[in-house]
Amino acid sequence: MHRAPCLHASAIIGHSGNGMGAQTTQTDNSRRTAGVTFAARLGFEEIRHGYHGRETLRGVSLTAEPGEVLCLLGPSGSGKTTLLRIAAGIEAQSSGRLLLNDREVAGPSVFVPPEQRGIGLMFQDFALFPHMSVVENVRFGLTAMPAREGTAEAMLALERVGLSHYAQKYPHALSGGEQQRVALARALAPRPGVLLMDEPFSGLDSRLKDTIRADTLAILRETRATAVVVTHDAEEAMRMADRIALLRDGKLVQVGTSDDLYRRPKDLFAAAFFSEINEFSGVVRNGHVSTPLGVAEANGMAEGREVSIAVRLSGVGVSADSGVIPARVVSRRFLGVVELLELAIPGSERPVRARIRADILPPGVRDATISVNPQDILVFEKDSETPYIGETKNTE
Ligand SMILES: Nc1ncnc2c1ncn2[C@@H]1O[C@H](COP(=O)(O)OP(=O)(O)OP(=O)(O)O)[C@@H](O)[C@H]1O
Repeated sequence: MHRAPCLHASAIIGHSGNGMGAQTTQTDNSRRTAGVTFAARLGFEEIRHGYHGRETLRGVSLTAEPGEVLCLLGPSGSGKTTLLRIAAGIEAQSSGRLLLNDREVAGPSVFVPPEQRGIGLMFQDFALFPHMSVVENVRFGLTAMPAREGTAEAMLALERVGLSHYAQKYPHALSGGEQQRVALARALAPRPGVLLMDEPFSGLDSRLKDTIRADTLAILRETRATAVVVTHDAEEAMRMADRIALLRDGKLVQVGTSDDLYRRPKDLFAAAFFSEINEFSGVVRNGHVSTPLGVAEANGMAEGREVSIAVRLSGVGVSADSGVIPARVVSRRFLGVVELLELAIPGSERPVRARIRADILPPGVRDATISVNPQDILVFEKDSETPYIGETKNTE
């Protein structure tokens, strides 16, 4: 949920720096390498929270390790922003504990105020103050420092993001990408041990996004700050994160590397979040599950068990040559490098979707055949979190 940020001290949470000297070296004319920060460990322990009697976080336990980029991923309303606000201290959880370097900063009997946590926060819309110049915006989080020192630190932070030449400009004169970098400089200036970022790229032009995301990641790596980044975009999480925490309805579904979540999704929801899938239902019979795309082995799954089968669109091969599974092309959508196909196949009321390279199927083909890559068939026990990555054998 996007909310207007509160434009007071909580917009920037750390304020006095971590006392570590700036370790900067000039790399080029536009940008210095970022000063190193003392990365902190941020732990959520059984966090619960709700609004108006409705629980929106239902027992989340999760740790962001020092120096890692942890992405909180999930659909709208899954509780990502609430978790971030609790970490920042803008919101106090109903129960559970928040730990910073294993020290409790929010819990049943403790509440360390936001400005004493050494945590930086960057909002979705950057929340720059329009009436302040760029350098004043960046200095805002350094008010505990003497004026001259604060300005010097703010200039250093602007150099890190390559924007020191814009110090005296006002936010309205900057592009969206430049505003994003000012907001990043402002969040990093106090050298927070943890930086929280709420959808930091969502307001940017899609062409700009990739570059700015890569630049931001480079700066995060240089500062070595622990970063917790909220996103609802699985690809963005995969591009940025050391680990991804997938949330659904206020609960953690799975935590792991992008490889873990893509290749070994814990359930159908996780599978569907990371790739487009065709979904089937089936029942385990003689150690196998029948699907319209063939028979999947159901190793380890109980006989008679109802299962969900996910077949990734990218795992469905389509050919004009003869083959085992006949298919009639229902629709084709050209997307440049790839094309998206809908195919009617025997035994399935709904068309099967496939995403194939655009030059594979000749134009005008109506009758085709389908093959499936076994790696792209995922079988899940219904209502269970146990995954099984199956192999198919064609029925005919
Ligand atoms: N101040 C509030 N008052 C009432 N309900 C709230 C408040 N803040 C959040 N919620 C509810 O809590 C749930 C989780 O919201 P949250 O903003 O944390 O989700 P999110 O995963 O960040 O979603 P989005 O991606 O849309 O920002 C939602 O159902 C939301 O409506």
